[in-house]
Amino acid sequence: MTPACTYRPIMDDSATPILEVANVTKRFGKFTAVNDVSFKIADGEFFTLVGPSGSGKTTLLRMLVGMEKPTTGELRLRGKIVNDLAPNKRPTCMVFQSLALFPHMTVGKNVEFPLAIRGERESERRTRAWELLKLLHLDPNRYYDKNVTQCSGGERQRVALARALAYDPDILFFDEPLSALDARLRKTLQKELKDIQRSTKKTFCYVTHSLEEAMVMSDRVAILRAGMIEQIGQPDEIYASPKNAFVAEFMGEVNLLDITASGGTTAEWDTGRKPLVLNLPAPLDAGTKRKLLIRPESLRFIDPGETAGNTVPVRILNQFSLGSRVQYHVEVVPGCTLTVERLREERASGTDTILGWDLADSQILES
Ligand SMILES: Nc1ncnc2c1ncn2[C@@H]1O[C@H](COP(=O)(O)OP(=O)(O)OP(=O)(O)O)[C@@H](O)[C@H]1O
Repeated sequence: MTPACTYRPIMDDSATPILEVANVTKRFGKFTAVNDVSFKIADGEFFTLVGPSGSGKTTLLRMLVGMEKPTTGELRLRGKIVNDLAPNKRPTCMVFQSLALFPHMTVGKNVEFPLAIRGERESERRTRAWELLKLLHLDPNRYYDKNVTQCSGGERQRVALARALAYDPDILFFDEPLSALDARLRKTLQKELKDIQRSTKKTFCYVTHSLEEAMVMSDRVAILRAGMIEQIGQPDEIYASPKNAFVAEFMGEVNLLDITASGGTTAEWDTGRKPLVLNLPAPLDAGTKRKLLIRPESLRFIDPGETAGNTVPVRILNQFSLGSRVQYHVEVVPGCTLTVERLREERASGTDTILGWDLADSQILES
């Protein structure tokens, strides 16, 4: 496998973007699918658009590749406005979930197709197709003459990527290319895709509804909600400092507590039964309603004599093995549960216990 290189191009204000999206809006009749979206992608960056179903990812991607025109706003490729440029006139290429391979052709001929269109000689086409198949971990001796219809879903996905790379585009766009594959293959291909992006230094713009997938591969991630960007940044930044409860919840299993500030650094936690008084990591005006984010791994079982920023008595309802870690579902009051994750050696003892967390491990978020 090609070793991942450490070069990580990240867009900053001083860099010239390969692609710039400036105040782009797309309306279908009265409905606004993409609403005044702006961002820049750096040359060689792995950039991912992520969001729930209907958030506008595909519409945005279709505009980036030229299949839709923005209602307002500008799309600039290397500084040139391309709003009205047809897809086949753009130096970009799209890899679809539905693959769009030619079923009557062999793997080799599918990969060579873009080279044949460009009029390259047969021997050169073959050499390049062999190189690309090797890059995609498809042994050319086995796959070059195989018909694509005889390939598995994962193999076809690799062929589609090899063919897209054969176009040698400036930017490769991906619309949920791995969503039809089983979880294990998806994880393998995610890592391979990242390695390929690093070794080819191509700009990848990827669309997925899975933030986990986005986090694994991307240099930067833009999170969409209802046609607007909620947050944009490096995966670590987003994980450490989600802008609001939507982003935090979208990242997977987190605990989000409904709180009402009492003034200063205390608040009441609305558990649905009796409110519990909590200490906050920062002061809030009395009466302010917020969410308090605590990650499952930041919660711990408190031994007698041990202290923490907050402690609450809980009852353990269930526990699940996650391999080296154990996940607990604990009840604070009936109907109010929290998720806790601890290392196997830090297992809870007994059913009724005390749970706690340090104030620095909690964050106050807007809803
Ligand atoms: N051609 C169209 N005409 C009218 N409405 C459309 C059209 N295309 C998309 N929409 C609407 O725009 C919104 C965004 O759709 P889009 O396909 O971009 O979302 P998405 O985030 O890609 O969703 P998914 O993950 O389900 O594919 C949806 O409410 C959709 O119904």
